Amino acid sequence: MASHLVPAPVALLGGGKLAEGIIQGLLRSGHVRPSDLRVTVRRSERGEELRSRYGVHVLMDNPLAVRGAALVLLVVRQAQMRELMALIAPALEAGQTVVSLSADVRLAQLEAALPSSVSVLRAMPNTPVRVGAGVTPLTPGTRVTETARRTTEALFAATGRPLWMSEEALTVCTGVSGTGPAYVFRFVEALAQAAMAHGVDAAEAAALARGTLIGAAKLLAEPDATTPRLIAEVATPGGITEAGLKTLEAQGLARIVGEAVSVAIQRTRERADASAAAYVTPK
Ligand SMILES: NC(=O)C1=CN([C@@H]2O[C@H](COP(=O)(O)OP(=O)(O)OC[C@H]3O[C@@H](n4cnc5c(N)ncnc54)[C@H](O)[C@@H]3O)[C@@H](O)[C@H]2O)C=CC1
Ligand SMILES: O=C(O)[C@@H]1CCC=N1
Repeated sequence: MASHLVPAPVALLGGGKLAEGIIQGLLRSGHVRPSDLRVTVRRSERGEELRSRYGVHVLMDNPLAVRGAALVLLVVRQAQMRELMALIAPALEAGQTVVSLSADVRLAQLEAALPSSVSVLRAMPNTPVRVGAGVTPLTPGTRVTETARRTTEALFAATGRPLWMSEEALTVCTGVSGTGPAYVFRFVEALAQAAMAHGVDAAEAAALARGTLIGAAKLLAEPDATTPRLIAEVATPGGITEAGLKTLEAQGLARIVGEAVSVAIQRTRERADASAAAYVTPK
Protein backbone atom coordinates (compact mmCIF):
# COMPACT_ATOMS: atom_id res chain seq x y z
CA MET A 1 0.00 0.00 0.00
CA ALA A 2 1.34 3.42 -0.97
CA SER A 3 0.83 4.90 2.48
CA HIS A 4 3.49 2.55 3.93
CA LEU A 5 5.99 4.66 2.07
CA VAL A 6 5.16 7.93 3.83
CA PRO A 7 8.53 9.60 4.17
CA ALA A 8 9.85 10.99 7.43
CA PRO A 9 10.28 13.50 8.82
CA VAL A 10 7.46 15.59 7.38
CA ALA A 11 7.60 19.34 8.12
CA LEU A 12 4.25 21.17 8.11
CA LEU A 13 4.94 24.91 8.01
CA GLY A 14 1.91 26.74 9.42
CA GLY A 15 0.06 24.86 12.12
CA GLY A 16 -3.48 26.06 11.37
CA LYS A 17 -6.73 24.25 10.61
CA LEU A 18 -5.67 22.32 7.53
CA ALA A 19 -2.29 21.31 8.98
CA GLU A 20 -4.03 19.98 12.10
CA GLY A 21 -6.43 17.96 9.94
CA ILE A 22 -3.51 16.45 8.02
CA ILE A 23 -1.69 15.62 11.27
CA GLN A 24 -4.80 13.85 12.54
CA GLY A 25 -5.26 11.94 9.29
CA LEU A 26 -1.62 10.85 9.13
CA LEU A 27 -1.55 9.66 12.74
CA ARG A 28 -4.84 7.86 12.30
CA SER A 29 -3.45 6.01 9.26
CA GLY A 30 -1.01 4.19 11.53
CA HIS A 31 1.80 4.72 9.01
CA VAL A 32 3.15 7.88 10.64
CA ARG A 33 4.33 8.38 14.23
CA PRO A 34 4.08 11.70 16.09
CA SER A 35 7.89 11.80 16.19
CA ASP A 36 7.86 11.80 12.34
CA LEU A 37 6.01 15.13 12.26
CA ARG A 38 7.35 18.67 12.73
CA VAL A 39 4.93 21.57 12.71
CA THR A 40 5.72 25.27 12.88
CA VAL A 41 3.59 27.91 14.56
CA ARG A 42 3.69 31.64 15.16
CA ARG A 43 2.04 31.59 18.60
CA SER A 44 3.48 29.46 21.38
CA GLU A 45 -0.01 28.73 22.80
CA ARG A 46 -1.01 27.17 19.50
CA GLY A 47 2.21 25.16 19.56
CA GLU A 48 1.40 23.87 23.05
CA GLU A 49 -2.06 22.88 21.84
CA LEU A 50 -0.66 20.83 18.95
CA ARG A 51 2.09 19.29 21.08
CA SER A 52 -0.27 18.21 23.85
CA ARG A 53 -2.94 16.89 21.46
CA TYR A 54 -0.70 14.93 19.10
CA GLY A 55 2.80 14.67 20.58
CA VAL A 56 4.34 16.15 17.41
CA HIS A 57 7.52 18.25 17.35
CA VAL A 58 6.57 21.93 17.45
CA LEU A 59 8.97 24.63 16.30
CA MET A 60 8.80 28.37 15.76
CA ASP A 61 11.84 28.34 13.48
CA ASN A 62 10.87 27.49 9.88
CA PRO A 63 14.42 27.14 8.49
CA LEU A 64 15.23 24.70 11.30
CA ALA A 65 12.04 22.74 10.62
CA VAL A 66 12.96 22.11 6.97
CA ARG A 67 16.44 20.84 7.77
CA GLY A 68 16.64 17.19 6.73
CA ALA A 69 12.87 16.97 6.13
CA ALA A 70 11.84 14.32 3.60
CA LEU A 71 8.81 16.40 2.70
CA VAL A 72 8.05 20.07 3.42
CA LEU A 73 4.38 21.15 3.31
CA LEU A 74 3.56 24.86 3.04
CA VAL A 75 0.25 25.27 4.89
CA VAL A 76 0.04 29.03 5.42
CA ARG A 77 -2.39 31.45 3.79
CA GLN A 78 -1.54 33.38 0.66
CA ALA A 79 -0.59 36.54 2.58
CA GLN A 80 2.14 34.69 4.49
CA MET A 81 3.46 32.49 1.69
CA ARG A 82 5.99 34.85 0.15
CA GLU A 83 7.63 35.69 3.48
CA LEU A 84 7.70 32.02 4.45
CA MET A 85 9.37 30.98 1.18
CA ALA A 86 11.98 33.74 1.56
CA LEU A 87 12.73 32.41 5.05
CA ILE A 88 13.18 28.77 4.06
CA ALA A 89 14.78 29.18 0.62
CA PRO A 90 18.34 29.49 1.97
CA ALA A 91 17.81 26.53 4.32
CA LEU A 92 16.49 24.07 1.72
CA GLU A 93 18.89 21.40 0.55
CA ALA A 94 19.23 20.11 -3.02
CA GLY A 95 16.84 17.24 -3.65
CA GLN A 96 14.27 18.21 -1.03
CA THR A 97 10.56 18.26 -1.86
CA VAL A 98 8.28 21.21 -1.13
CA VAL A 99 4.51 20.87 -1.53
CA SER A 100 2.34 23.98 -1.37
CA LEU A 101 -1.21 23.48 -0.14
CA SER A 102 -2.16 27.07 -0.88
CA ALA A 103 -5.27 27.37 -3.02
CA ASP A 104 -4.17 30.63 -4.56
CA VAL A 105 -0.44 30.74 -5.31
CA ARG A 106 0.59 29.23 -8.65
CA LEU A 107 3.51 26.94 -9.42
CA ALA A 108 5.24 29.72 -11.39
CA GLN A 109 5.45 31.88 -8.25
CA LEU A 110 6.41 28.95 -6.03
CA GLU A 111 9.19 27.77 -8.36
CA ALA A 112 10.51 31.31 -8.76
CA ALA A 113 10.72 31.79 -5.00
CA LEU A 114 12.35 28.46 -4.17
CA PRO A 115 15.78 27.07 -5.18
CA SER A 116 15.89 25.30 -8.54
CA SER A 117 17.46 22.27 -6.85
CA VAL A 118 14.23 21.35 -5.00
CA SER A 119 11.11 19.63 -6.32
CA VAL A 120 8.02 21.85 -6.05
CA LEU A 121 4.45 20.54 -6.20
CA ARG A 122 0.95 21.71 -5.38
CA ALA A 123 -1.69 19.76 -3.46
CA MET A 124 -5.33 20.69 -2.87
CA PRO A 125 -6.64 18.54 0.00
CA ASN A 126 -10.08 18.85 1.54
CA THR A 127 -11.01 18.66 5.22
CA PRO A 128 -11.99 14.94 5.22
CA VAL A 129 -8.22 14.23 5.22
CA ARG A 130 -8.73 14.40 9.01
CA VAL A 131 -10.58 11.06 8.94
CA GLY A 132 -8.57 9.47 6.14
CA ALA A 133 -11.27 10.27 3.57
CA GLY A 134 -9.83 13.28 1.78
CA VAL A 135 -9.54 13.68 -1.97
CA THR A 136 -6.35 15.50 -2.89
CA PRO A 137 -5.59 16.75 -6.41
CA LEU A 138 -1.82 16.94 -6.99
CA THR A 139 0.15 18.86 -9.63
CA PRO A 140 3.89 18.46 -10.21
CA GLY A 141 6.07 21.48 -10.95
CA THR A 142 8.47 21.63 -13.88
CA ARG A 143 11.44 20.10 -12.05
CA VAL A 144 10.03 17.26 -10.00
CA THR A 145 11.91 14.04 -9.35
CA GLU A 146 10.32 10.61 -9.34
CA THR A 147 11.05 10.32 -5.61
CA ALA A 148 9.26 13.62 -4.97
CA ARG A 149 6.20 12.37 -6.85
CA ARG A 150 6.20 9.08 -5.00
CA THR A 151 6.60 10.54 -1.51
CA THR A 152 3.97 13.23 -2.09
CA GLU A 153 1.51 10.66 -3.38
CA ALA A 154 2.25 8.38 -0.42
CA LEU A 155 1.55 11.14 2.08
CA PHE A 156 -1.84 11.97 0.59
CA ALA A 157 -2.67 8.30 0.13
CA ALA A 158 -2.36 8.00 3.93
CA THR A 159 -5.11 10.64 4.31
CA GLY A 160 -7.41 9.52 1.49
CA ARG A 161 -7.17 9.57 -2.27
CA PRO A 162 -4.50 11.46 -4.26
CA LEU A 163 -5.26 12.37 -7.90
CA TRP A 164 -2.64 13.67 -10.35
CA MET A 165 -3.76 16.42 -12.73
CA SER A 166 -2.77 19.65 -14.45
CA GLU A 167 -2.58 22.93 -12.55
CA GLU A 168 -5.64 24.22 -14.42
CA ALA A 169 -7.63 21.14 -13.37
CA LEU A 170 -6.43 21.62 -9.79
CA THR A 171 -7.88 25.15 -9.89
CA VAL A 172 -11.22 23.72 -10.96
CA CYS A 173 -11.04 21.12 -8.17
CA THR A 174 -10.46 23.88 -5.63
CA GLY A 175 -14.00 25.05 -6.38
CA VAL A 176 -15.40 21.49 -6.34
CA SER A 177 -13.70 19.24 -3.77
CA GLY A 178 -11.71 21.85 -1.79
CA THR A 179 -14.82 23.89 -1.08
CA GLY A 180 -17.27 20.98 -1.42
CA PRO A 181 -17.45 19.86 2.22
CA ALA A 182 -18.80 23.30 3.17
CA TYR A 183 -21.55 23.03 0.53
CA VAL A 184 -22.57 19.63 1.83
CA PHE A 185 -22.66 20.90 5.44
CA ARG A 186 -24.75 23.86 4.34
CA PHE A 187 -27.21 21.43 2.71
CA VAL A 188 -27.47 19.58 6.02
CA GLU A 189 -28.29 22.87 7.75
CA ALA A 190 -30.94 23.64 5.15
CA LEU A 191 -32.50 20.18 5.65
CA ALA A 192 -32.61 20.77 9.42
CA GLN A 193 -34.09 24.24 8.92
CA ALA A 194 -36.80 22.74 6.72
CA ALA A 195 -37.63 20.17 9.43
CA MET A 196 -37.86 22.95 12.01
CA ALA A 197 -40.16 24.95 9.75
CA HIS A 198 -42.54 22.00 10.03
CA GLY A 199 -42.43 21.92 13.83
CA VAL A 200 -39.58 19.47 14.53
CA ASP A 201 -37.52 20.74 17.47
CA ALA A 202 -34.00 22.00 16.81
CA ALA A 203 -32.09 19.08 18.36
CA GLU A 204 -34.19 16.47 16.57
CA ALA A 205 -33.96 18.35 13.29
CA ALA A 206 -30.17 18.49 13.56
CA ALA A 207 -30.01 14.76 14.41
CA LEU A 208 -32.25 13.86 11.47
CA ALA A 209 -30.30 15.95 8.97
CA ARG A 210 -26.86 14.82 10.16
CA GLY A 211 -27.95 11.18 10.40
CA THR A 212 -29.34 11.35 6.88
CA LEU A 213 -26.09 12.69 5.45
CA ILE A 214 -23.89 10.24 7.35
CA GLY A 215 -26.06 7.27 6.39
CA ALA A 216 -26.23 8.36 2.75
CA ALA A 217 -22.45 8.88 2.65
CA LYS A 218 -21.92 5.34 3.95
CA LEU A 219 -24.11 3.95 1.17
CA LEU A 220 -22.17 6.00 -1.33
CA ALA A 221 -18.92 4.59 0.06
CA GLU A 222 -19.92 1.01 -0.80
CA PRO A 223 -17.72 -0.29 -3.62
CA ASP A 224 -20.47 -0.85 -6.18
CA ALA A 225 -22.47 2.30 -5.39
CA THR A 226 -23.84 4.48 -8.18
CA THR A 227 -25.95 7.57 -7.56
CA PRO A 228 -28.74 6.61 -10.02
CA ARG A 229 -29.15 3.26 -8.23
CA LEU A 230 -29.06 4.82 -4.78
CA ILE A 231 -31.64 7.42 -5.83
CA ALA A 232 -33.84 4.72 -7.38
CA GLU A 233 -33.74 2.76 -4.09
CA VAL A 234 -35.29 5.72 -2.24
CA ALA A 235 -37.61 7.08 -4.88
CA THR A 236 -40.62 4.84 -5.43
CA PRO A 237 -41.95 5.60 -8.96
CA GLY A 238 -44.81 8.08 -8.73
CA GLY A 239 -44.22 8.37 -4.99
CA ILE A 240 -43.13 10.92 -2.44
CA THR A 241 -39.36 11.28 -2.97
CA GLU A 242 -39.94 11.75 -6.68
CA ALA A 243 -42.16 14.76 -5.90
CA GLY A 244 -39.41 16.28 -3.73
CA LEU A 245 -36.70 15.61 -6.33
CA LYS A 246 -38.81 17.19 -9.09
CA THR A 247 -39.11 20.34 -6.99
CA LEU A 248 -35.35 20.45 -6.38
CA GLU A 249 -34.77 20.24 -10.13
CA ALA A 250 -37.52 22.73 -10.99
CA GLN A 251 -36.04 25.19 -8.50
CA GLY A 252 -32.66 24.84 -10.20
CA LEU A 253 -30.54 22.71 -7.85
CA ALA A 254 -28.01 21.84 -10.58
CA ARG A 255 -27.86 25.47 -11.72
CA ILE A 256 -27.33 26.76 -8.18
CA VAL A 257 -24.56 24.25 -7.44
CA GLY A 258 -23.02 25.01 -10.84
CA GLU A 259 -23.01 28.73 -10.08
CA ALA A 260 -21.42 28.23 -6.65
CA VAL A 261 -18.67 26.13 -8.22
CA SER A 262 -18.10 28.68 -11.03
CA VAL A 263 -17.87 31.56 -8.58
CA ALA A 264 -15.43 29.63 -6.37
CA ILE A 265 -13.23 28.81 -9.39
CA GLN A 266 -13.35 32.44 -10.51
CA ARG A 267 -12.39 33.59 -7.01
CA THR A 268 -9.47 31.12 -6.98
CA ARG A 269 -8.23 32.54 -10.30
CA GLU A 270 -8.61 36.15 -9.16
CA ARG A 271 -6.70 35.50 -5.96
CA ALA A 272 -3.95 33.63 -7.82
CA ASP A 273 -3.69 36.53 -10.32
CA ALA A 274 -3.42 39.03 -7.48
CA SER A 275 -0.74 36.92 -5.86
CA ALA A 276 1.19 36.64 -9.15
CA ALA A 277 1.05 40.42 -9.60
CA ALA A 278 2.40 40.93 -6.08
CA TYR A 279 5.33 38.59 -6.80
CA VAL A 280 6.53 40.68 -9.72
CA THR A 281 9.46 42.62 -8.30
CA PRO A 282 10.06 45.99 -9.97
CA LYS A 283 13.44 46.08 -11.72
N1 LIG B 1 -9.07 24.82 5.05
C1 LIG B 1 -9.23 24.13 3.92
O1 LIG B 1 -10.21 23.39 3.73
C2 LIG B 1 -8.19 24.20 2.85
C3 LIG B 1 -7.14 25.12 2.90
N2 LIG B 1 -6.21 25.16 1.92
C4 LIG B 1 -5.10 26.09 1.98
O2 LIG B 1 -4.35 25.84 3.17
C5 LIG B 1 -3.75 27.04 3.64
C6 LIG B 1 -4.01 27.18 5.12
O3 LIG B 1 -5.41 27.25 5.34
P1 LIG B 1 -6.01 27.07 6.79
O4 LIG B 1 -5.31 26.00 7.54
O5 LIG B 1 -7.47 26.97 6.58
O6 LIG B 1 -5.63 28.50 7.44
P2 LIG B 1 -5.22 28.85 8.93
O7 LIG B 1 -5.22 30.33 9.04
O8 LIG B 1 -6.04 28.05 9.89
O9 LIG B 1 -3.72 28.30 9.04
C7 LIG B 1 -2.57 29.00 8.68
C8 LIG B 1 -1.63 28.95 9.88
O10 LIG B 1 -0.34 29.33 9.50
C9 LIG B 1 0.26 30.01 10.59
N3 LIG B 1 1.41 30.77 10.07
C10 LIG B 1 1.41 31.85 9.26
N4 LIG B 1 2.66 32.24 8.99
C11 LIG B 1 3.48 31.37 9.64
C12 LIG B 1 4.89 31.26 9.74
N5 LIG B 1 5.71 32.12 9.13
N6 LIG B 1 5.39 30.25 10.49
C13 LIG B 1 4.56 29.36 11.10
N7 LIG B 1 3.22 29.44 11.04
C14 LIG B 1 2.70 30.43 10.33
C15 LIG B 1 -0.88 30.88 11.11
O11 LIG B 1 -0.61 31.33 12.42
C16 LIG B 1 -2.04 29.90 11.02
O12 LIG B 1 -2.17 29.15 12.21
C17 LIG B 1 -4.30 28.17 2.77
O13 LIG B 1 -3.30 28.55 1.85
C18 LIG B 1 -5.49 27.56 2.05
O14 LIG B 1 -5.64 28.08 0.75
C19 LIG B 1 -6.24 24.27 0.89
C20 LIG B 1 -7.23 23.35 0.78
C21 LIG B 1 -8.30 23.25 1.74
O1 LIG C 1 -11.77 28.73 1.31
C1 LIG C 1 -10.60 28.68 0.96
O2 LIG C 1 -10.01 29.69 0.53
C2 LIG C 1 -9.84 27.36 1.05
C3 LIG C 1 -9.53 26.81 -0.31
C4 LIG C 1 -10.40 25.60 -0.46
C5 LIG C 1 -10.99 25.39 0.84
N1 LIG C 1 -10.66 26.35 1.65
